Amino acid sequence: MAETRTLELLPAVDVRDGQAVRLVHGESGTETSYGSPLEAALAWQRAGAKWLHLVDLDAAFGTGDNRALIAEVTRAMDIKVELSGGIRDDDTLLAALATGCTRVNLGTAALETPEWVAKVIAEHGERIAVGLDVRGTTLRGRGWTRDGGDLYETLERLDTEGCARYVVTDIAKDGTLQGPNLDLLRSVCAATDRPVVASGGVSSLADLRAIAALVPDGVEGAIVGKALYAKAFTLEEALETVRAVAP
Ligand SMILES: O=C(O)c1ccccc1N[C@@H]1O[C@H](COP(=O)(O)O)[C@@H](O)[C@H]1O
Repeated sequence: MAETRTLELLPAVDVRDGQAVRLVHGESGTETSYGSPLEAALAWQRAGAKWLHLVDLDAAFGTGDNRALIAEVTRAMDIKVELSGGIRDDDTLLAALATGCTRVNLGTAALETPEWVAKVIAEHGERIAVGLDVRGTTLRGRGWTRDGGDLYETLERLDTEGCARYVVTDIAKDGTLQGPNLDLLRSVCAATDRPVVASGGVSSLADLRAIAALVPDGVEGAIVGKALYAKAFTLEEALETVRAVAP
């Protein structure tokens, strides 16, 4: 009998200056604050999340870091945690992995220091994912402020190096509640046999159904941010929705 796979949902907690925030298009200065990151993370856990997507935005932007707070939140979780933002060298990687997170997401490093990324993929396997943050088909790094090469060339390189999975964000959609870029997800899934986590634009339960329909193509999960904070739906409703449409 064919295996039933339910889309994983990863509620997001993005941290800037000690606060849980949401940005629009990932642009610094567009923050809406939602209070304590620990309270937000615990609320998603209580609602039934199996994963937390936790981002240190200051580290991603190069405006400092929230390392101690991020470690505190990660350690307080009983669920799996995906950590990202500012993980670009041995020190930041080892500190991130030492929090006990399930995996980390590398963004800028995959664009600027490919040899180091190949090395850590070989060393840490499933604990390393790469965040492919794109405008069109151009990757963006350093807080999404700088171009970092072509999506598909980079994907081919990372596949060859054994990258376990990709977190694909359409920057044009992120924080906008305009719906995910399903064409981009289909196109990335067609270009790699690795699992893909979708990020950016989820606005409704219908969007989650549409992403869940891509599970057979290789989409493994979806990050949900603004829609949860804006109360477009509850996490309980989202989890029930993806369970109901499991292919
Ligand atoms: O998640 C965001 O809104 C975001 C906005 C601007 C920059 C990065 C953002 N998030 C995640 O941070 C990592 C990249 O960090 P780095 O380049 O490795 O330092 C990546 O997972 C982004 O999706």
